[in-house]
Amino acid sequence: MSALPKIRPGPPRRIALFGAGTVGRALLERLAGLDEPRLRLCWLANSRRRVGSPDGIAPAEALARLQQGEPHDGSGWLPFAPAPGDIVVDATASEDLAAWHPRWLRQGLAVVSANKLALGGPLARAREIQQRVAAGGFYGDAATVGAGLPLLRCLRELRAGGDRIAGIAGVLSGTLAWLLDGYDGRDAFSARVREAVARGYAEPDPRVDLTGEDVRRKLLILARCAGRVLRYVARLDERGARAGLEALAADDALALGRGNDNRVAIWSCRYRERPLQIQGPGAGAGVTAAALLDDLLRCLR
Ligand SMILES: NC(=O)C1=CN([C@@H]2O[C@H](COP(=O)(O)OP(=O)(O)OC[C@H]3O[C@@H](n4cnc5c(N)ncnc54)[C@H](O)[C@@H]3O)[C@@H](O)[C@H]2O)C=CC1
Ligand SMILES: N[C@@H](CC=O)C(=O)O
Repeated sequence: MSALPKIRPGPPRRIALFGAGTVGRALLERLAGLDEPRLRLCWLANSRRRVGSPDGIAPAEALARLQQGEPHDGSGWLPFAPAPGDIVVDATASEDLAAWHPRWLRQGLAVVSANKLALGGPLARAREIQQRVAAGGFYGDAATVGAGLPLLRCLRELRAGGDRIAGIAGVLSGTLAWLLDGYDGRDAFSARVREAVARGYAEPDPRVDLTGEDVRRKLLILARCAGRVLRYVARLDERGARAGLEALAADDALALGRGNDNRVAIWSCRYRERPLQIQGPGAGAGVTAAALLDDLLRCLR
């Protein structure tokens, strides 16, 4: 999220890496080939085991060391007192760890994430991350959309230059792109899905790709980065009726509701310029039962 700091001489920065699957392993390989003494891997965990050493773990030996590691409870707790400069890398798809991202930032740690659930999950969490970054924290999110393509960076630079993002369209799933590219129906689609998993394109649970959930998360991250909010909007006008996700400007009338609010704008001959607007909780037993009672009482009139 922050612009990358200029690489400058300094003491080693301790790295805690969560996740040793497709992405985590590839990162370890890159670290092993990097010869960069300022990045010192000190902690590695997968969902079952963890291993740590304040003196550092050679990335090339890290997976073997992990096999001998102690049991890991899946949490984002770190065995050392966090110090400024320490970096946590989340290469998992764990919701539990995503919930740790604001906490790590609060502790003064830098966070680098491939996990989309922190910025692409609950709004309060994404907002806290954005606020921590605005206050000087470091949050690397380049891997969350486009696997490192310069998408989020490009949006931020456009906005920093005063531009206003009016729309974004994209093919955002590598898995779906690969599954559909050239598929002629001769092979079982399930075999193709298995191959996408084997190639390391798919999410840990490939249903997240197949249902479009992964794309939804990415769209949410992009929308938040573009200063827009996603709403599922129903529209009825002379062109017909339609309903679907829309990325609205944050000050759009339909974007202003909170929680489970419904928010409806009505244009009419009378309300031509500015629509009549009605807003309030649009679901829940209390309001619904009250509406039923209203109608019952109306029957008595
Ligand atoms: N595969 C890809 O091309 C890309 C993946 N990503 C993201 O990277 C993340 C990882 O993806 P993959 O490596 O493909 O998944 P994977 O399933 O191969 O690896 C996930 C790793 O996380 C570990 N893990 C799960 N919960 C954990 C916890 N609570 N604590 C510690 N470790 C835990 C698992 O044991 C495993 O080692 C996902 O969030 C994915 O969306 C992002 C961009 C591209
Ligand atoms: N499963 C994802 C991986 C990158 O985010 C995809 O297929 O795009």
